[in-house]
Amino acid sequence: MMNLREQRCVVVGGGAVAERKTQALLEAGAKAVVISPSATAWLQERSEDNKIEWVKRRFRKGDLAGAFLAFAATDQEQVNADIVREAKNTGIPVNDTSEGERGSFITPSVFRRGGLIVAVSTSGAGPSASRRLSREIEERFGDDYERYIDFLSAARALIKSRVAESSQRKHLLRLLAEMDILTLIREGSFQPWSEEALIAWIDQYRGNCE
Ligand SMILES: C[C@@]1(CC(=O)O)c2cc3[nH]c(cc4nc(cc5[nH]c(cc(n2)[C@H]1CCC(=O)O)[C@@](C)(CC(=O)O)[C@@H]5CCC(=O)O)C(CC(=O)O)=C4CCC(=O)O)c(CCC(=O)O)c3CC(=O)O
Ligand SMILES: NC(=O)C1=CN([C@@H]2O[C@H](COP(=O)(O)OP(=O)(O)OC[C@H]3O[C@@H](n4cnc5c(N)ncnc54)[C@H](O)[C@@H]3O)[C@@H](O)[C@H]2O)C=CC1
Repeated sequence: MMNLREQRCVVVGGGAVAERKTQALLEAGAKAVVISPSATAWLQERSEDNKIEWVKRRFRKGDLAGAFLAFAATDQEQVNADIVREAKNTGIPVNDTSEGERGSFITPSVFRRGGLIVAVSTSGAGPSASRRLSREIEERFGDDYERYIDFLSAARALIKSRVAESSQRKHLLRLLAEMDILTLIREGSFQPWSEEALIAWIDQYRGNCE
């Protein structure tokens, strides 16, 4: 999972596909720049609210300078090819929405439950199938996972800040992963642990590693 926070990501094109890729970038905290003479209402609104930067013109050579990622999302095959070439020549990872295999990465169908992120990809074979499968899996994942991930996150941070010795740390992180908290959450019998309870647990088990 790549950290896109505050990274400049350039989407070329302003149609439905560009909108979808931009939405995913905003969810990931990226700085999205859209280059296109036209844009969907959704993109225009985000531009007016300064959530994205909209460069209202056609793509020009040099537009990808300083980009962390690029997306070729115009309906012009040749323009998308030019974007991919410029990105590859300048070492910028590029997603080609019109010809998946030509780009350097493709985007999966994604859903989130708090800190849990599930990505489904068919490697380009059938984007609609990815979407359908993702929705099917999503129905099976309730809020219980969000609570579980919150618990893991708090416990892991505390273990890392309190236990410097690597074999002890490893032992505790493994014990943490093995605890069946999810079942407790589902049964409704899980009480969130206080920081004191977590510290007591760490102190109880840290010495037990072989
Ligand atoms: C290779 C890839 C490259 C990339 O874009 O990263 C790619 C490429 C292409 N998509 C095309 C068409 C459609 N794509 C969608 C939808 C999605 N496409 C996504 C990803 C990917 N699409 C990557 C592969 C991922 C994988 O295989 O798993 C999703 C999962 C994620 C996202 O877009 O971020 C998102 C669902 C998001 C969600 O809702 O969950 C729909 C459905 C719709 O719009 O309702 C259609 C119309 C129906 C159809 O054609 O099936 C075409 C043909 C264009 C033409 O007509 O020529 C190409 C070109 C080609 O095949 O190379
Ligand atoms: N990867 C995916 O998920 C999907 C990909 N596609 C592909 O994506 C392409 C775009 O689809 P839509 O967004 O629906 O098309 P669209 O026609 O709604 O939008 C195309 C956009 O590209 C812009 N554009 C055209 N020439 C440009 C240039 N020289 N510089 C900058 N922007 C330019 C237009 O102004 C318009 O905003 C399709 O042609 C198809 O190949 C289509 C469906 C899904």
